Amino acid sequence: MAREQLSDVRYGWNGFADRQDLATALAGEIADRLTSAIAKRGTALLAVSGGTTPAKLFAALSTTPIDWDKVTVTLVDERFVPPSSPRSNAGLVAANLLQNKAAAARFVPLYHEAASIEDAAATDSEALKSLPWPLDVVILGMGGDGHTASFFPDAGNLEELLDPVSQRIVLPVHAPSGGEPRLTLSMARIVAAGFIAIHIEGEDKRAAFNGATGPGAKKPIRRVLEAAPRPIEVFWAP
Ligand SMILES: O=C1O[C@H](COP(=O)(O)O)[C@@H](O)[C@H](O)[C@H]1O
Repeated sequence: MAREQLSDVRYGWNGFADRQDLATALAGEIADRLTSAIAKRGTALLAVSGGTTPAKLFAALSTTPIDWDKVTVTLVDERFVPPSSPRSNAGLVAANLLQNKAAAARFVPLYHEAASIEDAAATDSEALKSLPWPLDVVILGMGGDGHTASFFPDAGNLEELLDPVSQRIVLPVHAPSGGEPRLTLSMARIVAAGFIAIHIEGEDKRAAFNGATGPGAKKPIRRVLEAAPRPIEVFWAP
């Protein structure tokens, strides 16, 4: 593990020889953080991303001994699709993370039926106020375009999503590159987490991360790295 510093963006770089090693190590790190949160406050709050990357991590985490009945799991972001859709992040979490030992966790989804994505986001923002904030752990992914969560570069309300003092918990996203309308945690909630990891795999993602965080770049992932009060840990494998 080597620490890199690029321009004014600080992060830790944790490189692994293969994806299974990464999944095992990151699951261990998450378990330590959740266990320590439970020891301190009797409960723990974890937010995870969806997409194609986290299935192995979820499988490793699901068999890790943690007091899962004291853990609340929610999503960093979600497509406006029901859990039965293959594009549902809640569906991915149910099938891969909320299994084995982790079946005892409480899951709070972002999607529910609503007249509009704006209504769904407003209802979520109210409903999620009762969660034990701040997040203890948040696992972010990153797209090749430098988006993380649903902070797409072409989102009409990108500045609202990235407002570091936003009081909103969940916001709606309309972005042509994102496909369906989305629901996302605000950046303010994400960067307040006790531990933030970015989980990316493949040479293309490493190149995209370097491009998106390089000098002069202002991609959403860089905005998150800049806003975080402590360095984010990047977990990468080829
Ligand atoms: O759209 C999304 O994409 C990112 C990255 O997904 P991946 O398939 O490239 O791993 C993901 O972090 C996010 O949760 C998801 O909604």
